[in-house]
Amino acid sequence: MSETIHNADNQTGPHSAITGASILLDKVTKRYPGQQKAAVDGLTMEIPAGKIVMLVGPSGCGKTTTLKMINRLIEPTEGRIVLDEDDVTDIDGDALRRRIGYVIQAGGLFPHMTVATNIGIVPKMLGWSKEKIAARVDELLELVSLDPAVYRHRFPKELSGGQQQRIGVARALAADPPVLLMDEPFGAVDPITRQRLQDELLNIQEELQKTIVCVTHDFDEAVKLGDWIAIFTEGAQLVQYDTPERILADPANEFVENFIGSGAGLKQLTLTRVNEVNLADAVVASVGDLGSDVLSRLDEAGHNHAVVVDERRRPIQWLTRRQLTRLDRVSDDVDAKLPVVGDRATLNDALDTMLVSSAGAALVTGRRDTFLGVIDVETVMDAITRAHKHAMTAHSDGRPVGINTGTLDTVGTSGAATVGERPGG
Ligand SMILES: Nc1ncnc2c1ncn2[C@@H]1O[C@H](COP(=O)(O)OP(=O)(O)OP(=O)(O)O)[C@@H](O)[C@H]1O
Repeated sequence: MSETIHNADNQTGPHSAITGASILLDKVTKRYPGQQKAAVDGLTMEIPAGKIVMLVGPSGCGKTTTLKMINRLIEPTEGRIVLDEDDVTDIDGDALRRRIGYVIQAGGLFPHMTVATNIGIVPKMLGWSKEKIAARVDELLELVSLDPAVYRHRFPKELSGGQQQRIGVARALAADPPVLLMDEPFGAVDPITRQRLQDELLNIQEELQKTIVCVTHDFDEAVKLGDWIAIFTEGAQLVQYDTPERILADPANEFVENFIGSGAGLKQLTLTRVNEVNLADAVVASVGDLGSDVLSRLDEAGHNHAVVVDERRRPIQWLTRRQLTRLDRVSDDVDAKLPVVGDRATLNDALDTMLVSSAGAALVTGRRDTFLGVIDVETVMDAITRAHKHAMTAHSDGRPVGINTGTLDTVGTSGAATVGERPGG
């Protein structure tokens, strides 16, 4: 068992420092009083350190119960939960909160406390000095891309849904816990904000390498965020626990197929990021350029649109020839509806953005929202074909580490579908 977890650590490569801890659910059962069936029935599952594991499955299958047993918001009826080497039932509440951050929908912020007080709750409980807490709050606000000077004294009601969610993540990370538990973290925000928050979580994770266990209803979210996806059926029976690639390419059974739903090919778009495909060049104009000049540059390049960028090279308008003909000079107007995606977004996100704007293409931005190029529908379609081919060959990569190896035998009587043996396993 420990060997498997060790292997999983090695997967992350030489330059990443894992700060996460491994988690082992060892024959865990939860029976609620008065309920005949167990909500979680003999579940054994390894969660490798430094990975994101997504828990998915139909409503009532026991995802949240599983998650909340990890930080003992719910006590298991039977079984053990081991964090690195320690049984969590032997750890007192305060110490457990230091080791496990918890993020819920809409951030779960206390409305009467400022952002800084909300983020500083756990450090304060741990007896940190005021100065140390203040410095940590600012550091975390930077991490979640909010300017400390602007946001530290605000109250939750003065924040957008996405900002509240960012503060929720910052608060969970306050005491630098190795483990982050997230329960439908992005369920309450609009799709575009959700995309951004997901991208940000991936950025943060790249830096911090926590162990993240996340419950979601959204299978696309699971594919996008998960290193591993655990698909449950009633009683938290583990039907398939595998990489997103393999689940899409090789669903364990009909239940998983139905759960993935139609368009598995399209879902594979979630596996490819915008920064992995070739972007098209664009004619770039600056504020103040003569409309006629920009038009002749369009002629030269054989293009029909010009991207206007501001002084920091952030895209602000996307002008057609027709618009340019009417212009004397390019204005500094900002088009709020510009179809823009970050380069860490998935091709699925990019396609969504194109469909919403009906532009057939989207502008891609990189660090600090600077303009990188254009992604169009054709590029996305090509990528579908390639992603599909890649997924079909993914079997030969050998057995992934960290699946609930052999443990389903111990679940035995519960009738869980087993994860098939894989080559190299
Ligand atoms: N406090 C409780 N008392 C009794 N039964 C409960 C309690 N909490 C959950 N259950 C039951 O346990 C089962 C699993 O619930 P759980 O909330 O873990 O599922 P879930 O997969 O997270 O569901 P959802 O996706 O709807 O949030 C359900 O049948 C639920 O009705």
